[in-house]
Amino acid sequence: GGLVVAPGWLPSRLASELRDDARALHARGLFRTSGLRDNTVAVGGPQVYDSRDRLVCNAAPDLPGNRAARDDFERRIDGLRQELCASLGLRSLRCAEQYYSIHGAGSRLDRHLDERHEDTKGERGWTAATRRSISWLLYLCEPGWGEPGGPGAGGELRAFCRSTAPGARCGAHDGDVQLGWLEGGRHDGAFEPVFLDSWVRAPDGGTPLSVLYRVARGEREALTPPFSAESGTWPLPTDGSGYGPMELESAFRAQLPERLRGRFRMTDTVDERCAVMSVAPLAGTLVLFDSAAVPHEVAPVLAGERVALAGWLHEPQQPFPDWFGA
Ligand SMILES: O=C(O)CCC(=O)C(=O)O
Ligand SMILES: [Fe+2]
Repeated sequence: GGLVVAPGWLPSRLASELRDDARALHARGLFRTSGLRDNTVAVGGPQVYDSRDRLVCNAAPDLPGNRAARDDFERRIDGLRQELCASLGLRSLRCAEQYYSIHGAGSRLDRHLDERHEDTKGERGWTAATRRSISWLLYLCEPGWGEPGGPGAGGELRAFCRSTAPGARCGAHDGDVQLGWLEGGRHDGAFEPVFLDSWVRAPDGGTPLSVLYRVARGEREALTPPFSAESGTWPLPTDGSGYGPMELESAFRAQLPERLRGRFRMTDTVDERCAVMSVAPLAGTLVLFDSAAVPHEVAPVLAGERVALAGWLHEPQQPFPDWFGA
């Protein structure tokens, strides 16, 4: 549930080449206004952006500009991907989306999660081949950012981190994406990840059921009986989509035994038990976190132009079980 922050991860020469590249692409009109990406919100209305939003440019391989600098960076992020594959035992992490962003003075990015459980995404759930697994951010602001008389100020990343029980692994378990947290319990003051398994075979062979569970000593431990949107315990209308995180939180909470309800939070929820980590967007700083477990935002830029390169390592979407649809 935390952040990895590596100041100086990228040599300053390469960071300034990438910053210049982003600015040159912007001067060529290749950026567009963007707020939160579509799949970061459960309920999607038409998205309207204004000057308080950032500008983004997808760093696709055919993007003109300083390809040599981007290739150099690409090799480094791919090296990191390989290390993460090995250390996390995730064989199939892939570098997927990647984009430059420019935040002008006055712009910010509201709090959000980069990835959520498929069953909380409404109609978009279960439709993609891969999902965001690890978010990475590489900051490119000139040295002196945030200092008096410097090139700019503000625009810190603010991440809302929950301390986890020793040995707990957040994000996903057996392909089941984390849905929430359980406070306290086995380890005082810490949170245990709560996962949602949407593929519990119904005894009558009907609609698959779901179970919320935690992992104790490597074994899953069910926190709820099997339920579905058709169960009497599900408090929302059954058409499935269109609910915000808070409605979903109370619906999932209602599945838990009473003694656990007050201790449950959705991953979206931020409260006083989250530690707020603030990271200045200084050139060369790399930040990594689990896409499904860490709500975050960009504080308003107070002066200057905040430049960043960001992206996601994807892992395969959880496959449907063999028996499903057979
Ligand atoms: O620019 C940043 O620091 C954060 C960007 C972000 O959270 C996103 O694109 O999802
Ligand atoms: Fe994000």
